[in-house]
Amino acid sequence: MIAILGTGKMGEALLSGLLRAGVRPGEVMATARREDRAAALRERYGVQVVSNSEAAKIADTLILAVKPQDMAALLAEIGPHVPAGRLVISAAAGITTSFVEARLGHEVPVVRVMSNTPVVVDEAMSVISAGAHAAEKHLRLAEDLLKPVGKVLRIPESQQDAATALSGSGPAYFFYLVEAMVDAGILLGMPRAAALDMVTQSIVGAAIMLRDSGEHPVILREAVTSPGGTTIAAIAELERHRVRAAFLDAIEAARDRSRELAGG
Ligand SMILES: NC(=O)C1=CN([C@@H]2O[C@H](COP(=O)(O)OP(=O)(O)OC[C@H]3O[C@@H](n4cnc5c(N)ncnc54)[C@H](OP(=O)(O)O)[C@@H]3O)[C@@H](O)[C@H]2O)C=CC1
Ligand SMILES: O=C(O)[C@@H]1CCC=N1
Repeated sequence: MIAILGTGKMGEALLSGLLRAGVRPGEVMATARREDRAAALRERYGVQVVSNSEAAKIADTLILAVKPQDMAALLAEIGPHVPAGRLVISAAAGITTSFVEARLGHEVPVVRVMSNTPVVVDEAMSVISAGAHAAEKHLRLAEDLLKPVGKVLRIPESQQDAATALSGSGPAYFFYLVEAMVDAGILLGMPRAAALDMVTQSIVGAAIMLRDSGEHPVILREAVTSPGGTTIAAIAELERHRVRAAFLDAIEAARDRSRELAGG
């Protein structure tokens, strides 16, 4: 039995992914803080929605998907109920495996995961790291859960905050880029729907090329950038506005924020 504790946006995305991957609704339980949310989850997925303590007692694998700021309270609530040897997977930004271990009172195997919202289309990027008491079999269990909904990479826990900034938050940067490009289309007099279509298909096409060609992004960009042409005129402006430097600073800020989150 798998339990998802704190079934919000990420928890629901993981829940739906597990069900798409063939896990039966009877093999998953969820928890929620509000009754209307619990009712919606029951109705949408046919899973049991139970209390945190019940989930902690029954499930073999607990996936903690509350906000980092709610993690200490959740761990205090479930701590007395988690039997020895249960796998605890923490999906929260910034929360270290030692934070979870210290609050669960015995040598609990903890795997830290940072996934991202493309889990809803089975294209997540999930990175996982083992806590002090997690063995190879626990990492494999986490991989088995996450592989059907995307790509999984093992990384040292020291890189988790950086991964959170890059791939956890990453989809937001691409949506932001799409918004900005669509605005540019509006500025040039393009109808909004057509601009959104053009930008979306361009980003999807570029993403698939990047993933499937094996080419370095510089090579792919150079192939678009004709001497004296349109693309270099745009890139000159991006460089003038220091967009690359802004990305370096932005992702560093996200990494720093992830580091802060375990402190509340
Ligand atoms: N959104 C994203 O792109 C990503 C998020 N994450 C991580 O996933 C976690 C969840 O984020 P997200 O899904 O965006 O946030 P949400 O607020 O959508 O989800 C958290 C859910 O947990 C519920 N909750 C809080 N405390 C409890 C409790 N004690 N018992 C039961 N349920 C509880 C909340 O209830 P209520 O609705 O009442 O507030 C909410 O539904 C975070 O730790 C975040 O760092 C990781 C990668 C990507
Ligand atoms: O913004 C956040 O804190 C979460 C973590 C990664 C993506 N969303």
